[in-house]
Amino acid sequence: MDSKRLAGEAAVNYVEDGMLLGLGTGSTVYWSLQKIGELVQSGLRIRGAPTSAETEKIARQLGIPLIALSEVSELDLTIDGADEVNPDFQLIKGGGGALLREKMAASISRRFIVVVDNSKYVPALGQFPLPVEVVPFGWQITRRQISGFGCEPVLRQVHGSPFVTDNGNYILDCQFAALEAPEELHRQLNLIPGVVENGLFVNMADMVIIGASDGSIETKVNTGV
Ligand SMILES: O=C(CO)[C@H](O)[C@H](O)COP(=O)(O)O
Repeated sequence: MDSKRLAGEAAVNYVEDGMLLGLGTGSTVYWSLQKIGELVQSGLRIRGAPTSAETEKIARQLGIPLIALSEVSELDLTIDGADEVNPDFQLIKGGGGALLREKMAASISRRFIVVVDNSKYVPALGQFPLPVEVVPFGWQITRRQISGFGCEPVLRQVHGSPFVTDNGNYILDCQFAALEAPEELHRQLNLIPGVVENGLFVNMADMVIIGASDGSIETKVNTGV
């Protein structure tokens, strides 16, 4: 049983007719998109705001009606994946490099549902290197300043060249020895000139749906948001 598929499809149970949806990015949300596409073909009327060029392409192929995120002031529901989730509903995101638009979508969503396989539900964040989106100009300065927080930022590369986000920026992947205070780190990182956004999502997720390879699904509801 594909645990990502289980979680991705289960989140679509929360989609209702007429909704404005934030469409996350990645291989788990891929399954949500497939399901939403099927429902649209059967008459569901929704519009989706994609969080990446990749998601936009998939959604178009599936015939999902789209609206640009920039044209939306509020979303009814955003479904998105994550790289790590802890029991306090804090997330690391950005493994696919779409963290800025994903965070913008989540920030204007009345409900934010996170879909993951059970390998990503961890007692403490930080095994996965934290992605930080930075402006290309002077990225070396930004890297040096980030390293002051106790990590060794690595410039994400594809085929020997810097990975460039949909926003024209670079990603620094930051492996922390211990990521103990996500909320404080999130705030401090975003104060560094050159940092556009970081992949810590704090106080944002309303629900986490966790799929497992034995076919089980666990749903955790955040009552503290
Ligand atoms: O944050 C993300 C992209 O920026 C993704 O949601 C995250 O990387 C999880 O991806 P996947 O579902 O493919 O494991």
